[in-house]
Amino acid sequence: MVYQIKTIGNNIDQKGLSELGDQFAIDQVTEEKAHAFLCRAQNFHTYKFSENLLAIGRAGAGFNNIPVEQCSSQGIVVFNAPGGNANAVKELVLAMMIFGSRNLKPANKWLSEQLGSDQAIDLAVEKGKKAFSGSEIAGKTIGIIGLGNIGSRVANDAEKLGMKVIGYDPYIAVERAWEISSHVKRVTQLSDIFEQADYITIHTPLTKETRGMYGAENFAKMKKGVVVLNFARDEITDKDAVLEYINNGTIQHFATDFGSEKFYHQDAIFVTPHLGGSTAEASLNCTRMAANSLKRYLMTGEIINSVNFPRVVQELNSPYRITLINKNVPNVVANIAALVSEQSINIANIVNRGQGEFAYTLLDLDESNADKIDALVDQFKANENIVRVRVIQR
Ligand SMILES: NC(=O)c1ccc[n+]([C@@H]2O[C@H](COP(=O)([O-])OP(=O)(O)OC[C@H]3O[C@@H](n4cnc5c(N)ncnc54)[C@H](O)[C@@H]3O)[C@@H](O)[C@H]2O)c1
Ligand SMILES: O=C(O)[C@H](O)COP(=O)(O)O
Repeated sequence: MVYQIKTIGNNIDQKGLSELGDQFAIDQVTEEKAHAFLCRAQNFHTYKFSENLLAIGRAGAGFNNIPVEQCSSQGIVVFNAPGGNANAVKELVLAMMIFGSRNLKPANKWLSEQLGSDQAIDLAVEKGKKAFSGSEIAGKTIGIIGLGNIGSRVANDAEKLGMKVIGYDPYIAVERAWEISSHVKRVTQLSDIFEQADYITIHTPLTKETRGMYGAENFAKMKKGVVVLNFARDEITDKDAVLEYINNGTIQHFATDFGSEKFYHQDAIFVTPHLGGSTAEASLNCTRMAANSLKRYLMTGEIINSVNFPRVVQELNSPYRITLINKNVPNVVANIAALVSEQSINIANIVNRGQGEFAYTLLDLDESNADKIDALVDQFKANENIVRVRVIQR
């Protein structure tokens, strides 16, 4: 079987696709006929997904561009590439902190307005440069909201640069907690970040809680002269609040990865065009990770790095594997077992894991008779609690 992958948008790293191998065809069919999409931050919220679509690989971290609940109910598994671009974002954030502290944007603008001979410019520079004297990050306090793949790296490197680091993450993953330097102080109140930090950076997904987190209520708690960064998601920032707190002298510099006309022509604001994850290394990492997850899912039914289904890894040693995406309701597993038994088929292995409203079931069968497998598949397809059925032959 050849699996049809459709890349959406033009910025998928082509080298990363070589992971897929001979059993995969890239961009040979229309979106309608593709088994899987591979994408970056393109918005899918108005998409109508075809019944042929089994999976979406997001070659990046954030997945708010994908209607995940709709995908779950259509039996589409969504994968992302956790950590694949974290170093890229971390480097840009550290650069932007220093960029802001040293007043480089207004300094560069002022310099480009100095005209004349090099000697004349030199004279003007030595006279005028004191207006742009900055401050150093060493010894200052950085407050990090979200200590995941990016936030944990920012925390560790900021500490190495001599900063005092405080972090807020009520949902921190155990693996990340182990990776973070013991010198990083975890705070349990978000207000501690806004009250104590000289630099504030946020590295969370866009959620109900984080939407508008950079807003007047939290900004009112900040110290004067703070540098604030948002390289996570646009909607975290209330733009009018940023302008208000720049104008009242609280925010010295605001750096963001998300463009808005409101932010142009402001000396205290530096905007990058969503470049956080845009390095050659990150693009390759993320495409490789998403491609590998798609390959594994399509060829073996195993799920790793999915945002809407649990991790399920199980070696296939039987002639047939049936994978089911089913509603996470009582008795489904018993019904599945009963349908298998009706066909006089023996179950070699069954794994069922739920996540929210849906669950994923791997059913390995000690059966080589294709007709019996087909009959069972028909039964599964007719079951109201089962939304997707696939057969994988060893
Ligand atoms: N600018 C870019 O190009 C770029 C690149 C990568 C990621 N991002 C954004 O950054 C986000 C973080 O990326 P990541 O790779 O670190 O993800 P991650 O999943 O590894 O980490 C996110 C962390 O945020 C924490 N969190 C969730 N809700 C929180 C809350 N209300 N308060 C505090 N912490 C909370 C989670 O517990 C987790 O530890 C992504 O979701 C994406 O939106 C942007
Ligand atoms: O969430 C992410 O990984 C970033 O926002 C990067 O998005 P991109 O892959 O479209 O650059």
